[in-house]
Amino acid sequence: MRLPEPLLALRNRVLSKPEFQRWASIFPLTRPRAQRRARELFDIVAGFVYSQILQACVQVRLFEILAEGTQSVDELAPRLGLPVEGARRLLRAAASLELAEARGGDRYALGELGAAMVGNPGIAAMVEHHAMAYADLKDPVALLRGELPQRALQGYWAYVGTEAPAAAGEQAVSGYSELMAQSQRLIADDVLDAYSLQGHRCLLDVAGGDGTFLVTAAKRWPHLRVILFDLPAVAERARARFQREGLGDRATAIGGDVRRDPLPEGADVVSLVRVLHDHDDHDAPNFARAACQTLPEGGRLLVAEPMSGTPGAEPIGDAYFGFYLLAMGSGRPRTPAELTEMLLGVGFDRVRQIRTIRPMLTQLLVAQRA
Ligand SMILES: C[S@@+](CC[C@H](N)C(=O)[O-])C[C@H]1O[C@@H](n2cnc3c(N)ncnc32)[C@H](O)[C@@H]1O
Repeated sequence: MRLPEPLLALRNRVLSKPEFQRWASIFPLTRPRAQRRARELFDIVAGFVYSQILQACVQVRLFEILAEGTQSVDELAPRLGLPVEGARRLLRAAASLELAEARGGDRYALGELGAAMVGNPGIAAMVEHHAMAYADLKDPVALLRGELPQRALQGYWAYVGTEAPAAAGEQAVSGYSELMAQSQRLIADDVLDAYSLQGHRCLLDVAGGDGTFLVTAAKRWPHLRVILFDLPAVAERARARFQREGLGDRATAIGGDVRRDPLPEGADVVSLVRVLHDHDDHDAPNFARAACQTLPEGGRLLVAEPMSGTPGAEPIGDAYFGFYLLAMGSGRPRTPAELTEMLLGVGFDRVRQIRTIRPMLTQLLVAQRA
């Protein structure tokens, strides 16, 4: 609930007084909330340090090693490639973040969050590539002022800031395509659980990466034909993937540039998964318009991506993706209302939001061609 302006000003005046802060952290009725808020603020202050501890855990393969069972610091240190004191410091830090768990007697096991990392290799891949993001975010004000012309992330996402993304070769696309494939596994099931393709004949995934989303869809619905469109070097990876998965004639991969080349025809449903948020306001509608133009009347478009203002996950859209995409040099997270307006503007008539089980990973809009 939004406070009226005078109340808001009063609240902030009171909260910013050191005497009130001290009183609130002692008085029994306000103490729990005051302590929680102080901890939340400290977590923001320390966030970078926590991330670097996770980065160290991933680099020394701590989670895979602890997945074998509880071990002592002396046993762990050589396996982690660290001196005993360094290993102990890392394990204590990891235990405080629930990545590891102290078992007594200088022994450690996997923590709950560490176990979740073992089950999702996509997160470790994300953490490793964050070294580039953090280098770009070193001077966030310069970034906001547009004063950092050279950014590591821009080089990593080879299609950003170029007029001819289709010229990118295998080497330029392999890093981001692998990262996307790893993290797509988390997302595809959430989207396909939320929207059944049982009633559709053919799904076209625009900017579909190495085909992970389409492979998941094709395995769920054996009657479904799938077509992937992406930059030529990425489509080539998808073609190899479809062959390895034995999808035969049911799956096709076509290379091209959405801004210059017509999309393949014949699909009655098109998906844009983690695509629109990559592009600035002048460019993102080109992707939605191309999808609309290739669909028959009544055809559907699925837009799946993390969105701005997601209840309970606000920092993921607006803080994480807001700044990540700024460093990358293109795009921004949008609210469902902003995306709906974009879709209505390019020729869709009905747009509805469908709940996914983990809205922090992806939300879903389904639009119908007018
Ligand atoms: C963030 S990735 C998402 C990939 C996939 N949809 C997923 O969620 O895993 C964006 C994709 O857009 C593709 N792409 C970017 N610009 C494009 C363009 N102009 N034409 C075709 N594909 C493009 C990239 O090659 C990349 O595979």
